[in-house]
Amino acid sequence: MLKIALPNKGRLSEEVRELFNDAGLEVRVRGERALTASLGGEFEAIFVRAQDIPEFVADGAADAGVTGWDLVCESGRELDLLMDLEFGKCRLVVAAREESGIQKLEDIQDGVRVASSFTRLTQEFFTKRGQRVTVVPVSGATEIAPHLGIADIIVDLTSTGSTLKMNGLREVGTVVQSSARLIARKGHEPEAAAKLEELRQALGSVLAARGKRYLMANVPRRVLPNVREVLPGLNGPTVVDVQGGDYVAVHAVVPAKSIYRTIAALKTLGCEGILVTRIERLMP
Ligand SMILES: Nc1ncnc2c1ncn2[C@@H]1O[C@H](COP(=O)(O)OP(=O)(O)OP(=O)(O)O)[C@@H](O)[C@H]1O
Ligand SMILES: O=P(O)(O)OC[C@H]1O[C@H](OP(=O)(O)OP(=O)(O)O)[C@H](O)[C@@H]1O
Ligand SMILES: [Mg+2]
Repeated sequence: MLKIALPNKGRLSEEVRELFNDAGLEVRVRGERALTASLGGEFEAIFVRAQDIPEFVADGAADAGVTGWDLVCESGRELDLLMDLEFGKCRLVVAAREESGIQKLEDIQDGVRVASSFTRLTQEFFTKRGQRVTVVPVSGATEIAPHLGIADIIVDLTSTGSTLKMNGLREVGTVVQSSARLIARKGHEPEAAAKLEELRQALGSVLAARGKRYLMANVPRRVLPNVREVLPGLNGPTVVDVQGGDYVAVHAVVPAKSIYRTIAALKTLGCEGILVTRIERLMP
């Protein structure tokens, strides 16, 4: 049984569970506060803090895990990156008070105090830039630090930017771009590595399917060349002869975000019976 460490709460936990459920690895939790769950068959989930996941995976307490890339970088542990899960997108940024006069990273003087819960990444970032700063460790609510006078600037996560704005802070540089990742310990035995590859493919097929739709339409035979241009599909659309008729049935996998435009273009060409469905999994 392979142990997969998943975030027990916070920003990533719900989307991780949804992804595993969609991949058929249903997270069957026994009660609200369960610490483990069966993932059906060969995997067992252990629920821990997102922050602890890189350590647990690197130390072998779990075989693989899902957590933020920012936390993986902060841990400094060597791990195999199996997949970018494309949610939990955020950036670890340097921010200063609006009225501080710090507009860009170059404006940061030696001796400046930087509050962050990402102490390692912060130190490394400024050291690499040749700027001597003092890192002030905090464990949360970093944005308040400049107002309390315990630091001059901060390094913290942002996605929409509204927390920075609300606290009168201006972003002046990026330390790390992050999103949720599937990680594993380095050097798994071949059997475990093969199972993890199956896991990676199962999750990947769900992610690939999310941005796509399956489209079917009845197409007048004479406009087929035009329809081929509208529907490039995965390997071009599948065209099924409707016997004896002037129409053919066309099936194609199309990008979800342009589906409205696709439908409009097909209608303009005289297509009928247009049907669009979600795809559960896609393995190109
Ligand atoms: N604003 C955000 N937008 C998108 N993703 C985010 C955002 N904030 C955090 N994340 C991602 O979610 C991960 C976990 O953050 P979360 O807030 O759930 O936990 P935490 O605050 O570190 O932990 P705890 O609440 O246990 O102290 C982060 O490491 C990051 O990858
Ligand atoms: O750019 P924004 O969209 O405003 O997001 C940024 C905020 O999100 C995270 O906190 P979170 O909401 O996870 O709360 P926490 O401080 O309890 O971790 C992060 O620490 C920022 O405070
Ligand atoms: Mg948080």
